[in-house]
Amino acid sequence: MKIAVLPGDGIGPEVTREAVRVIEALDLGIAMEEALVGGCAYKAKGHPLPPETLDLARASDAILFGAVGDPDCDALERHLRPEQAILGLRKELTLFANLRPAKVFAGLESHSALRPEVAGAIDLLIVRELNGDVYFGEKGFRQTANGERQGYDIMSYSESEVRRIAHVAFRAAMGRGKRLCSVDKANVLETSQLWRDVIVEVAKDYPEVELEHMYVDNAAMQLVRAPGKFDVVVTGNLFGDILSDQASMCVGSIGLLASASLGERQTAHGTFGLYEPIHGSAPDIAGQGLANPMATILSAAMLLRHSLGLAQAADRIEAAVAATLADGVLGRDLGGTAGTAEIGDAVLAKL
Ligand SMILES: NC(=O)c1ccc[n+]([C@@H]2O[C@H](COP(=O)([O-])OP(=O)(O)OC[C@H]3O[C@@H](n4cnc5c(N)ncnc54)[C@H](O)[C@@H]3O)[C@@H](O)[C@H]2O)c1
Ligand SMILES: CC(C)[C@H](C(=O)O)[C@@H](O)C(=O)O
Ligand SMILES: [Mg+2]
Repeated sequence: MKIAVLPGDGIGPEVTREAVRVIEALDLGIAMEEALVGGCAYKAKGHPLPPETLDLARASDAILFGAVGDPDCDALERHLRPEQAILGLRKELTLFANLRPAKVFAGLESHSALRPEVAGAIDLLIVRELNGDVYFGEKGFRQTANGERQGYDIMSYSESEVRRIAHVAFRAAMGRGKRLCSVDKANVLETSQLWRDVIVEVAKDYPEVELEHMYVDNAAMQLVRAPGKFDVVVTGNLFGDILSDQASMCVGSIGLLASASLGERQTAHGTFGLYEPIHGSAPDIAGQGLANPMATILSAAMLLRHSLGLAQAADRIEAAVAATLADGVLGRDLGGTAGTAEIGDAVLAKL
């Protein structure tokens, strides 16, 4: 069993270090190999996703990813920017299904941005499509007839792209509360109308799942009004990106939300996938030991469960995280004082 470890930029290496320590402590006989990705890879090798990094990812059973993004690189041509590394990995490896669970931890209800009784009911899963949408359409700059500069990004989804993520979402709903909310903007966008039509077609294969459609603006509102009403949410790449950051604050902090990005490739141990916190490289706190590593530690647990068939080890990590939080070991993002390594130490002690 081999994991490619791609720490990336900013707080990426800080939070990844803690997740690696947790995996090592479980002594599962997993080999881990690190490679450069993002702005640091651009600076060292001239490209945010060097071929050797992609080769290592392909040759591994799973990828543990920190975060990419570096303000120094924001003026580079788009194809050289750090963010292209994560987009490239998702696309090149056909990791089209991004699972972003959001659940309130016992004892943390009062740390949510919502009222405790509202937050306490949150237990949802966002299934975000990851290989299509406006992210990967034709884009560029052009000049209009009157000589103005214009930026454009084409939004599109093909039926096969919607169908495959729909099946992932319906299967996930079958394994949970059997309720699925498909989020779109079909009142305005043709891309969303096709999305909705295909979701309705796929629903016929899952008669036990109660399906609801919701416009994304309403979904953003309902996520704050009554987040406990959601079970599984399926949506496109852009809406899923935005709603998952919002869901993180309903839970309490962006430093708590993990994710798995999966495709269809099976290895000898499970489903090949990439695992990362939903947050970014947080340049504002990088290098200070202030980042909350829980999202990355929880991503490591998802990795063990989905890609390596090690469900018991994953349960142990999740229980240790829950116990650590219940003890009140909280980072600054949650109003506490614990630093990155201190939080990692506390999780190790609870394993
Ligand atoms: N998958 C990824 O690698 C990924 C995801 C999101 C953003 N980014 C990139 O990261 C860079 C910064 O983006 P941003 O500031 O919009 O988003 P961000 O998620 O990096 O940070 C947003 C805010 O949340 C805080 N934060 C994030 N993670 C935290 C953690 N673990 N513990 C405590 N606080 C945390 C940050 O300090 C910041 O105030 C950009 O270059 C962006 O493109 C990368
Ligand atoms: C960095 C960026 C490309 C990425 C995305 O938009 O998918 C990030 O925001 C995320 O949520 O993983
Ligand atoms: Mg995001």
